[in-house]
Amino acid sequence: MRMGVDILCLGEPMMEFNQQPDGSYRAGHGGDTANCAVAAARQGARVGMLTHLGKDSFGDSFLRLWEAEGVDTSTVRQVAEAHTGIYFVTHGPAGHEFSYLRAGSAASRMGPADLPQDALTATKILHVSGISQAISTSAADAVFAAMAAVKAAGGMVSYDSNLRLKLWPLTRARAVIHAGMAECDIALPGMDDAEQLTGLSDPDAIADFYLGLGAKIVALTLGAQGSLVATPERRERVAGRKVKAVDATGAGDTYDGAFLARIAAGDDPFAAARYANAAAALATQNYGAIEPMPRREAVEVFLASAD
Ligand SMILES: O=C(O)C(=O)C[C@H](O)[C@H](O)CO
Repeated sequence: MRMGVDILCLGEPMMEFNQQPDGSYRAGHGGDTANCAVAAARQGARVGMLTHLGKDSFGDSFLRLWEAEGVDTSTVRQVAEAHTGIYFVTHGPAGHEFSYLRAGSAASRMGPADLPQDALTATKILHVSGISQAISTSAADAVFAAMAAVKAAGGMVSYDSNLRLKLWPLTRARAVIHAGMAECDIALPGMDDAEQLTGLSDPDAIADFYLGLGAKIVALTLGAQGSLVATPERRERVAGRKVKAVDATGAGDTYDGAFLARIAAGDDPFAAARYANAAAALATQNYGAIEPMPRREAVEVFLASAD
């Protein structure tokens, strides 16, 4: 029996400043894999975070958050020589926009030598993303090395494309994300990302593309339309749940965390996707990445209700 966590999330946590209707900014926590960690913990999974934070008040704030959320921090280090990343969320007619203050951050300075091998060999699932690899070349190398260590120990890797063209050019993003996706068991591409990365626009063709790279499960998120889940044997469009959305920041990460929590609990990917669609919809009903993420009870109640 594995003694590690169910889901270990590797990437960069960022302090969030989210624009409110009155123009002020509300402080919160973000960073895609850190969002996924909290989302999964709120569904009852045993979750750990693998990252570096600055030795600053934002780093302290993340440690307090994770303690409150029951996220294991034994693989988190605070380093004196760099800061915790920051981002701002503004809202316009086209949806939300992110602006970053993250270059040189503590997480972006991580490299393969910083990886805790024991934790990697003990986890059931390692979750990483395109952002985990976009923040620096040493971080990209660390992600590849972490994936190899988990797979060599018989664990699974999940990979969310999370394409952020403010962090790297499309050609480089495509090369690295395709290489990462080729090593993963659970591919979690978003539709917009996948169209840019693969040049395809049909969801079934995109699912085939990622299955062809080697994933055993593909969950392609389609925004309000839900998700397309595919394995080599079966595929299903799992409809999204209707809500009055205010801010979609972190909705994809909530999907990931909820999906992985249900996979770790033994659900099949289609049941996990129904659950994850509901959790992600609920997460759009208020501002910020983490604050509006639902807990398991709220997701169950929503799932039992009609649209
Ligand atoms: O865009 C990023 O780099 C982030 O990680 C910030 C957000 O919290 C994340 O994108 C939401 O999915």
